[in-house]
Amino acid sequence: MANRIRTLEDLNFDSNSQSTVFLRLDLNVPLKNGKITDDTRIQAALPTIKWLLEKNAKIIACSHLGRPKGTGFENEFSLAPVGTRLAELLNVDVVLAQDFIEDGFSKIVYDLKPNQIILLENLRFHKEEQAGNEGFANKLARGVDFYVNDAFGTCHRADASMVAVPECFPLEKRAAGFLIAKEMQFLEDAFRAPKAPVTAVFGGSKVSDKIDILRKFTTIANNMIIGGAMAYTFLKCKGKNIGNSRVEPDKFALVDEIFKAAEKRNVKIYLPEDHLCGAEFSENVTPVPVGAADIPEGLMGLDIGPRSAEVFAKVIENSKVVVWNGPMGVFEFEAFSKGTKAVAEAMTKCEGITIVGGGDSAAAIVKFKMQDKVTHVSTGGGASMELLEGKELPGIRVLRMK
Ligand SMILES: Nc1ncnc2c1ncn2[C@@H]1O[C@H](COP(=O)(O)OP(=O)(O)O)[C@@H](O)[C@H]1O
Ligand SMILES: O=C(OP(=O)(O)O)[C@H](O)COP(=O)(O)O
Repeated sequence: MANRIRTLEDLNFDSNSQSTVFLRLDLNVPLKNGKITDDTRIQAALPTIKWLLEKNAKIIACSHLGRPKGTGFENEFSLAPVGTRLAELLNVDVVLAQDFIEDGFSKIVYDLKPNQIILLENLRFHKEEQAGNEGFANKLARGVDFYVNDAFGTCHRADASMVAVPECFPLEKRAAGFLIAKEMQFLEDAFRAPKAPVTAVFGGSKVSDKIDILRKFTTIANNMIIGGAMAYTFLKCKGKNIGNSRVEPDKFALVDEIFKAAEKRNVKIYLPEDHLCGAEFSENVTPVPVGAADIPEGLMGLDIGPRSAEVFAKVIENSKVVVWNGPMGVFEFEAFSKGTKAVAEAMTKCEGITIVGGGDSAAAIVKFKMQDKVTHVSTGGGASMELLEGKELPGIRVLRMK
């Protein structure tokens, strides 16, 4: 049994001393033309921020957003819209800090007024963040009193702010926020002794990131449903034509291993039997139904077809536990959202435990207004799946009691 996670209540926090807190959040929200399309992750961060504000803490909040190149500022990945939304929700001033690496925090913290919090610009503008660089972490921890992590959705990443920064603090100065505590409790309890049939639904676009998780689920699930961009690497590997759909050929060997492991353990794998395609990746493209698993040249799969949606829905509805990460199609484009909606609907009809995880998957279920009809909406996709497969997440490991 792993040691329990340190929580905010474990911190020896003195409200009178105006302590400085480095607060790692996952504010990686979907944006369209610079506008936030779903603020679930921002809302989920509020209880911890409010608790710290009530304790008179000087908050240095930070997050990543998307996957910038790591070579400096890129407008498309700026946290500025997130800062504006945070300010509205909390009714505080959010000071977006750009030059904090070499200059340090002392001046911005000194200048901080009551009712203001600092938000560091996207940490991934610095390549050292994803490299887990210790020198970078030392700079971020300089002059800070406490480290608090509430970035559940990023806990499977050993980025500098998730692991090397907390390691700059003694254990008694580190803690998890309320979101991590809540997610961990729910996800650990839900999977303690799951009843069969267990169904894992995978989709989305992070194929190389998540394919290893799929392999692990062949030892956990009875059914695996694979849709979204993830499906085309599997279909291609089975010898199907996939037209111009997204594919990751360097993962064919691993996909082959997944098929073999599933067969050996009697795990049923469901892949799309039909598709809704387009000639290009664009919101305005004309949807072309393709009634077979093979996709003709010149088209790309942008959603599962109605027959696949029906089959997937039936499996989901008849399960005792369903975990779902990754949309079935490009649900952000109205014409290609039906497959994801059908899966979401099936989740609400399933009488077992239903867990939806991931920034975009959570955004989808919120878009369809079904978030209150599933057992749990997790702010983490990769994080929740890795936790459910039994892994210790690097961001959690550094927050455990010794
Ligand atoms: N067939 C597809 N082709 C391209 N992109 C897709 C396809 N299906 C789903 N996607 C995209 O996958 C993205 C979400 O993937 P991912 O980040 O893995 O999910 P989550 O954030 O829920 O973990 C969405 O933006 C969606 O548009
Ligand atoms: O959106 C996230 O993960 P998710 O898509 O698995 O939910 C997290 O913010 C982690 O982002 P990353 O997968 O770019 O490291």
